[in-house]
Amino acid sequence: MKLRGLYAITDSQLLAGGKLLPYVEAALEGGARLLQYRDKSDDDARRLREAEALRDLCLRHGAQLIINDDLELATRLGVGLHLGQQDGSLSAARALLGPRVVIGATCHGQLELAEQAAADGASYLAFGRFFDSSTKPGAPPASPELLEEARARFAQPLVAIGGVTLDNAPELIARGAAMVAVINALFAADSAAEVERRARAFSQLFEDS
Ligand SMILES: Cc1ncc(COP(=O)(O)OP(=O)(O)O)c(N)n1
Ligand SMILES: Cc1ncsc1CCOP(=O)(O)O
Ligand SMILES: [Mg+2]
Repeated sequence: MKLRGLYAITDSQLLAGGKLLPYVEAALEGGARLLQYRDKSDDDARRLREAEALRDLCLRHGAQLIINDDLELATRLGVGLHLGQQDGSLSAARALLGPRVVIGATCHGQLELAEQAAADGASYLAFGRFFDSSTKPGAPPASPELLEEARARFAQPLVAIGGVTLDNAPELIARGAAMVAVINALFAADSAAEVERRARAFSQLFEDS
């Protein structure tokens, strides 16, 4: 699939209390192309249940589910995987999951990390955080100019993450982001209808560019 558009990422706190499935469905209705299941708990049974439900929702909307951090769960479900620098070997994951599965890699603000990730078989290169992020305030920073350098250097699609909003996303897209990965500005909403509206607005930015 073409990796371009809105990349929605779940958040256990924002989507607690029965919001996970309706809010994700709204994001998919609004056009999200990738959905990352990001759950840092160790409740394996719940994680499996939720990830299966999200995989079904993604299937129905022609989107792709990506599991954060957890190669075993991604392998079990036959879906994509996102790995950070501390999350295990990308090349081992590629060897296990095969050439077609989407595997993303965190590159923070460093082109050297992106070189390595590309060599190890990453499907996309994720840079950021670009702006202040209430979800992950301590994430290493990256400057929007970096996207231009990365775009010139790598064939892989670039994902921009960290404090991305409807206001600052256009700059990231103009500088070379093929996708924007968003948590708070998408899911910190009072209703599923509002999530869908925001997802549509993010998706529209890619139509305009
Ligand atoms: C699309 C995307 N980009 C970056 C990250 C961050 O991954 P990581 O550095 O492993 O941090 P955690 O998300 O695991 O806390 C991501 N998850 N998704
Ligand atoms: C997981 C992650 N990695 C770098 S910033 C970030 C959080 C992104 O969330 P938000 O869109 O709410 O800033
Ligand atoms: Mg991680």
